Amino acid sequence: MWIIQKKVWKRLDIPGPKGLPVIGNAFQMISQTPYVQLHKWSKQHGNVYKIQMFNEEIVVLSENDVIREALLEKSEDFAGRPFSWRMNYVTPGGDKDIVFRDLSQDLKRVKKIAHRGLKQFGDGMDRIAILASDEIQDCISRFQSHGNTPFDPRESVDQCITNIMTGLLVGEQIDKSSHEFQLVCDLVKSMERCGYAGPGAELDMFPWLRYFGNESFEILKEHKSIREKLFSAWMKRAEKKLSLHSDETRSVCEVLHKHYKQGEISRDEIHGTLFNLLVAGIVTTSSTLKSLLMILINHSDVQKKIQDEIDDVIGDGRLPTFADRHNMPYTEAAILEILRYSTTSTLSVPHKTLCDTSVGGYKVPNGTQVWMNIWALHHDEKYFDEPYEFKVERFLDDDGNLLPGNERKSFLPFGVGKRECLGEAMAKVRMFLFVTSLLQKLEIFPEDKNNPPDPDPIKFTYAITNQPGPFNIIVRDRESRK
Ligand code: HEM
Repeated sequence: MWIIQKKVWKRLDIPGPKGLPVIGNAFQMISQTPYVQLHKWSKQHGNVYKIQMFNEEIVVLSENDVIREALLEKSEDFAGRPFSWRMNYVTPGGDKDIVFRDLSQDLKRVKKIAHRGLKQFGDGMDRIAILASDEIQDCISRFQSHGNTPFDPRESVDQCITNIMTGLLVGEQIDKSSHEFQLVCDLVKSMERCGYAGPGAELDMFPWLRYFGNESFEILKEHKSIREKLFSAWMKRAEKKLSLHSDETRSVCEVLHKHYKQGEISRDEIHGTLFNLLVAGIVTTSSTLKSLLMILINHSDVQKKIQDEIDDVIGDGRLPTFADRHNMPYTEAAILEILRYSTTSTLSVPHKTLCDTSVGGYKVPNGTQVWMNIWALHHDEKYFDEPYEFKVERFLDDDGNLLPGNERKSFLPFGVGKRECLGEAMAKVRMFLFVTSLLQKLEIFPEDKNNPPDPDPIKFTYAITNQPGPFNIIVRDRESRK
C-alpha cells in the first residue's frame, strides 16, 4: 500500500501539504470551509501546489497571476472538466450538458444555442428586467407583510430568483403555491445538498456505496426522476406554444425546441442545458443577494449611501431600470464588493488540463484536475487592504466613479476564458434591480440592533455556493424622500 501511495504522490513534481497514507489530504479537507484550508496551504506551499484526494493529485491555484495564466493565456489547455461519478450519474446523457462537459466542438455548439436562448431577452437584458420587476415587487410585498415582526428573508429571496429563472426558461411565471413550483425548488435544493464539495462527494470515491443505502445517492436518484418528468413537460409545452405563435420564440425552452427540430441539439443536451441554467441560474444569484442582505443589516452606512443614490437618480415616482446603473456607481460597487467579500463560488467549478502544459513554472500533465481558489484570489492582501472588511470604496476611484473592469485586479467572480460564466449579464441585471427596488421602498434592520448576526463569510454555509445560514431581519417602509 505504501509503495502505491508513494507512486501516486510522486506523479506531479509540485510541492504540497503532507497527507495521510492512502487518503492523502482528504481528511483535512472535510470542513465547512475547505477553501479556507486551501488558502492557508497556499501561504505555506506557494500559489501553485498540489493536494492528494485518495489516489488523485489535484493542482490548486491561488493567486491572480497564475489563475489568469491558466484561464486566459492557456485557456484551451485548462478548459476540461474532471470526471465525477456523481455528476456523470446525475447529468443527462452522462456529460451532455454545459458545466460538466470537456471543451469540444459539441460544447461550443450547445453553449451557443443556450446563449441564443438567453440573448432573446434583449442585448441589454431589457425583457429580463421586465420579468424580474414583477417578481421583485412580489418579494418586497412578502417582506412588508411581516409588519414589525422579525423574519428570515432567505426563502422569499430563493422563491423570487427561482421564479424569475423559470419565467425565462418556460416563458411564464409559475404559481408559487403549485406542485410544479415545489418540484423546481426541490430540484435546486437537492443539487445544493449533494453539490460537488459537500456531502455526496463520497460517491465519487466509492460509487459502490450506492448499493448500501447511501443517503446522497437516494437524493440524486429522486432528483433525476423529477427532472426527467418536469423537463419533458416543459418541452412539450414549448412545442405547443411555438406552433401557436408561428415559430416566434419567447422562452429558452422554445429556442431549444426550435434548434432540436433543426437537428442541432439532442434531447439529452436540452435536458442538460435546462439542468445547468436552472441550478446555476438560481443558487448563485440568490446566495449573493442573501449575503448582501446580511451585510446591509450590519452596515447601515452602506444602506444609507445606496438609498441616497436611489433618491438622487430614480426618486420614488418610478421603478428602477437597469439603465439607471450608469448613474449609480456606489450601488454597482456595493454589488461588486459583495461578490468579492462573500465569494459566492469559492472554488469555481473544477477544471482539467486537456494537454501537457504548465502554470507558474510547474509542469502539469494532460488530464490533471485543477482547482481555482477564487476565495484566495478575492482575499489576497497584496490587492485588497483588510480583505475581510466590507469596503465598497475599493471599487471606486477618487472621484467616486466605478473602477473600469481592467483595473479590478484579482477579481474573477464569474471566471474568465473558455469556461467563463454564461449568466453573468443576467445575474447583474437581477442583482441590481433587486437591491435598488428593495431599498427604494424599505429600510432593513437586524432583529436585535445590539446583537446583529455575524456577517463573517467564513462562518457562512458552504454548499455549491457560499451563503449565510438562518438570520432574521425587520423591515420598515421608508418615509422621507426627496
Ligand atoms: C452571482 C451570480 C453568478 C456567479 C457568481 C457565477 C459564477 C460562475 C463561475 C465562477 C463559473 C465557473 C467558471 C469556470 O469554470 O472557470 C460559472 C459557470 C457557469 N455559470 Fe455562472 N455564476 C452566476 C450566475 C449564473 C447564471 C444566472 C447563469 C445562467 C443563467 C449561470 C450559468 C453558468 C453556466 C452555464 C456555467 C458553465 C460555463 C462552462 O462550463 O463553460 N451562472 N458561473
